[in-house]
Amino acid sequence: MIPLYAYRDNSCDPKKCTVKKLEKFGLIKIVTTIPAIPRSTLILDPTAEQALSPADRMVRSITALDCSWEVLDTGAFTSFRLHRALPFLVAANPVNFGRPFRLTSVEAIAAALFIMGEQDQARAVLAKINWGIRFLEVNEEPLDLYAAAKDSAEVVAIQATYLD
Ligand SMILES: C[S@@+](CC[C@H](N)C(=O)[O-])C[C@H]1O[C@@H](n2cnc3c(N)ncnc32)[C@H](O)[C@@H]1O
Repeated sequence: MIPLYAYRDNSCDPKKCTVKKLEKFGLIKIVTTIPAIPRSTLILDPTAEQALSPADRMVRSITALDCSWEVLDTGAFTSFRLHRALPFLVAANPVNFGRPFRLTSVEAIAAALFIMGEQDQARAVLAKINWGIRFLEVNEEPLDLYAAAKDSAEVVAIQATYLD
């Protein structure tokens, strides 16, 4: 099991917030200041240069930046060493259904867990959201391929077959 964190700046509507649901079940710790984020964590950053891969599986924790897309400023997190972007996957949430790359925090966390070999934890996290398990269904093929890759270069090569 990999410890999960979400940094929340309250720019998202708390009623629609996916990580708050996980917090209720004790599956994630929400932090509201940048210094409270563990230094060694892997930051889920859509602007990161390196794609997340099974080679990241030894991480100590995963942190989602749970801000609204409009205000997300990944520049505020440059002091963290580990930033990873998720490869091509499509959203299953009702707001962005079918849209590639723009995942909710819970979808992003579940995808990272799945690719790192923590499939049971990924399912447990998604099971707390109404439409959650749908994310695994619509992304079944790419998730299985990414999880079987050796490293980031292989993940990027697999992603290219979907972007063609
Ligand atoms: C911008 S917030 C939006 C939160 C949304 N309102 C919710 O309730 O979940 C989504 C976060 O999930 C992670 N994320 C989403 N898509 C991602 C991707 N393609 N690569 C890496 N991280 C991603 C990032 O941490 C990102 O900041």
